[in-house]
Amino acid sequence: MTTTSMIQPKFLTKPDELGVVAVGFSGGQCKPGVDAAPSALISSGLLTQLHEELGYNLNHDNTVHSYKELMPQNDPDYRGMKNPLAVSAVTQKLSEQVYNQAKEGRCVLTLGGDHSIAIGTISGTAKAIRERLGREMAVIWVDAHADINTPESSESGNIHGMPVAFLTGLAEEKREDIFGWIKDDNKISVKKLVYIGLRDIDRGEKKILRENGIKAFSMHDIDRQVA
Ligand SMILES: NC(=[NH2+])NCCC[C@H](N)C(=O)O
Repeated sequence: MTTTSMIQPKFLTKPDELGVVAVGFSGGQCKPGVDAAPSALISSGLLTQLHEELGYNLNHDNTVHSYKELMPQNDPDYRGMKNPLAVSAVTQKLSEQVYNQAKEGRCVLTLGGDHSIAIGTISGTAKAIRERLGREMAVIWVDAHADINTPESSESGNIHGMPVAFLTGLAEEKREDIFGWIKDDNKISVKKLVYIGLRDIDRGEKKILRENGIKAFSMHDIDRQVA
C-alpha cells in the first residue's frame, strides 16, 4: 500500500495533511450538472479512500459550498463574459479558502466544477506559495482545453474558457467585483506554465499560446511520443 509517508514532498511542511475544498458551481458555462460533481465524488468514497488508503489526515469543513448567498440578483454580460459577477464572487471566496489551507503548508485538493473555479484554486495557492517559499508557483495544466481566452478572444463568453488568461494577467480588469481582486501575488507567470493533453483549442487561443511562447504538449504530441 502506498502511504503519504513514502512520499517525500519538497515544499510541504505538513505532508501528511490534505486540505480539501469542495465547491459545486456551474456558472462558468451554460449547462447545469457539473455543480453536482463534488457531492458525487464524496458520496462514492473519495475522501474516505484518501484517508484510509493513502493515510492522509483530511482538513475539510465537510461542506460542498454552493455560495448561493453570493449570487447577484442581476448579472448582465460584461466585455462579453457571461455571469461575470457570480463567477468573480465565487472564485474570490474560493481563493481565500484555498489560501487558508495552502498557507499552512499542506497539499490542497479542490473538488469542483466548472473549470472557472481554477481562478480561485490557482490564485489562492500562488499567493500562499509566494509567502511561504518566496517563489513563483509553476502550473502543469492537464486538459483538453487551454482555457486561456481573454474576454475579447472568447467566442462563447463562457468564463470556464478564460481562467488562465486572468491568472497570467493576459486578461485584466480593473473592476474589483469582476476579477479586479486578482492582484499580482495571486498571479502566475506564462514562463512557468505548461500544457499537457490539449486537443480542442480555439484559433484565438493558438495565437495567444504562440505569441507568449507558452509550452504545450497536445494529444498529437503525446500520441507521437508513445507510438
Ligand atoms: N473548461 C472547459 N471545459 N473549457 C472549454 C472551453 C471551450 C472554448 N474554448 C471556450 O472558450 O468557450
